[in-house]
Amino acid sequence: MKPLRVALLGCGVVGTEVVRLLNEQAADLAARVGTPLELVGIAVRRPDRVREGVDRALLTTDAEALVTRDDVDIVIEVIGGIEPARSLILAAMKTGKSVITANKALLAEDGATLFAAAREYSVDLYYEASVAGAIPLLRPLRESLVGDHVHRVLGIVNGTTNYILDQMDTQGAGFNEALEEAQALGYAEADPTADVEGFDAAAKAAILAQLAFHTPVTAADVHREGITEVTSADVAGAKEMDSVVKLLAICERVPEENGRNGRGVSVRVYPAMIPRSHPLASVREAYNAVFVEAESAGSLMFYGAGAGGAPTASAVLGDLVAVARNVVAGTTGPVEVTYAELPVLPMGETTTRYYIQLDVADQPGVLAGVAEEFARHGVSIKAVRQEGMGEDAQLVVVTHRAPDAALSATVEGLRAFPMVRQVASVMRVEGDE
Ligand SMILES: NC(=O)C1=CN([C@@H]2O[C@H](COP(=O)(O)OP(=O)(O)OC[C@H]3O[C@@H](n4cnc5c(N)ncnc54)[C@H](OP(=O)(O)O)[C@@H]3O)[C@@H](O)[C@H]2O)C=CC1
Ligand SMILES: N[C@@H](CC=O)C(=O)O
Repeated sequence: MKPLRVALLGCGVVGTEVVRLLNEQAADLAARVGTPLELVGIAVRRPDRVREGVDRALLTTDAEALVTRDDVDIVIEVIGGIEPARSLILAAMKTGKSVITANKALLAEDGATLFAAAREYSVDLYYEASVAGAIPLLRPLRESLVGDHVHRVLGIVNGTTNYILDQMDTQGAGFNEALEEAQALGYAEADPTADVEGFDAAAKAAILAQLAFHTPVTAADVHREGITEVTSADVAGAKEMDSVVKLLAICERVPEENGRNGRGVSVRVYPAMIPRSHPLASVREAYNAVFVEAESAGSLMFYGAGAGGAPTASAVLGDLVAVARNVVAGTTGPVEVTYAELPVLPMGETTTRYYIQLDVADQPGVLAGVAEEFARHGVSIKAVRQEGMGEDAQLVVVTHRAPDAALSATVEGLRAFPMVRQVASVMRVEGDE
C-alpha cells in the first residue's frame, strides 16, 4: 500500500524521540495504521547540530517548503512558540495536511484560529502531547467525557515546577539548584521562565478549561502565579501543617443558585498547600496528575510522566496513528466545539482559603487585633495557633473560604498592623474540604 508521508517540524527534545519511535516501531505502526508511515523531511534551525539517530539527509531549514510539499500527508509540529509555528501549521492545513502538535503556548493563545482552519480545510488537528506529556487526558475529555457535565479539573500539569517543589520539600534543596537539575533532565522549557512563572501551566489550564467546559478560554484569561516567590519558610510552614506546596492548575464551574451551567468559570494557576493525605501530594519529581470531577462519572484521576522527550513523543505517536487511520479511512476526527459562552470570572471573585503566618509581638491584644482585621474584611478564621513567645512569637491562621479579593485585602491590612512585624508566609490552601 502507498505509504503515508510525514513531515516533522523541529528535532529537539521531543522531535528526536519522535524520530526514534518512528524508526524503531516502523513495522508495528504500519500494521496499526494499515499502511507504512514514511518520514520525508525534518525542519530545524541548525542542521549541523549533532542529532543521534537522525538521518542528516532529511534535514532542511526551509520549513515552509517542507509543509507545503505535495507529497506530504501529515505534519508534526514540535518547534514550539507562536511564530513560525502558527504560520507553518496554517500553511500545512491550507494545503490539505492534517497536523499534530505539542505546542500548548500556541493552542492557548490562538487555538481558535487553528480549529477554524482545521474545519475550513477538513483536516485533523490533534494535540494530546500539549498537556501533561504522556498522560492520555485530552482525548478522554474530548471524547470519553463529552456526554458528561464536568464540574472541575484540578491538577499538577508542570513537571519542572513539581520537580523543584519536590526537591525543596524532600531534599531541602534551594530553588536554583533544583531548577538546574530540572533543566539538565530535559523537563524545563528552553526558557525556564515559562515553567517557573506559571505560563506553561496557565497555557495547559486554558486548553483543559476549553475542553472541559466547551467555552473559549485563552492563556490571557487564566489567573497565573508562579513558584519564584515560594520560600523555604512556605515549604516549612506547609510541613508544620502536614501539607506540601504544589503548583496547581484549577479549572472549575462557579455555581449559581439555580443554574446548571454556572455563572462562569474560574481558571487559575498558583502554588498552594495541600494536605499530605491528598493523592496529589504524593505526585513526586516531574510527574503530573490531574483530577477530573464530572457529574455522572464522579472523580477520575490521571497520572503519569508529564514532561521529557520520550513520554511526550509517545503522545505524539498516539495522535499520529489516530490521524493516519483517519487519512486512510478518508475521514477526520472530532473538531472542537466551543458553543458555551461562559465568562471567565476575575480572581477576586473566586473563593479560596489562605494560610497566613505572622511574626508578631506577643503582647496582650495582638490576637484580638489580628482577628479584628479578618472580621473587617468578612473573612472567617478556621484555625489559629500561636508559637513562641515574647519578642519571638508567630501566629498561624488558616481561613475558611472567602472571596480572594477579601483575603488579599486582609493580608494587606495585616502588613500595616503595628503589632505584626512581618507577614512571613501567605499560601492558598486547597484539597482538604
Ligand atoms: N520538552 C518537553 O518535555 C515537552 C515539550 N512540549 C512541547 O513540545 C514542543 C517542542 O519542545 P522541545 O522539543 O522541548 O523543544 P526544543 O527547544 O528542544 O526543540 C525545538 C526544535 O525546533 C527547532 N526549531 C526552532 N525554531 C525553528 C524554526 N524557525 N524553523 C525550524 N525549526 C525550528 C529547533 O531546531 P534546532 O535543533 O536546530 O535548534 C529544535 O530542533 C514545544 O511546543 C513544547 O512546549 C510538550 C510537552 C513536553
Ligand atoms: N516544561 C514542561 C514540559 C512540557 O510540557 C514541564 O515541565 O511540564
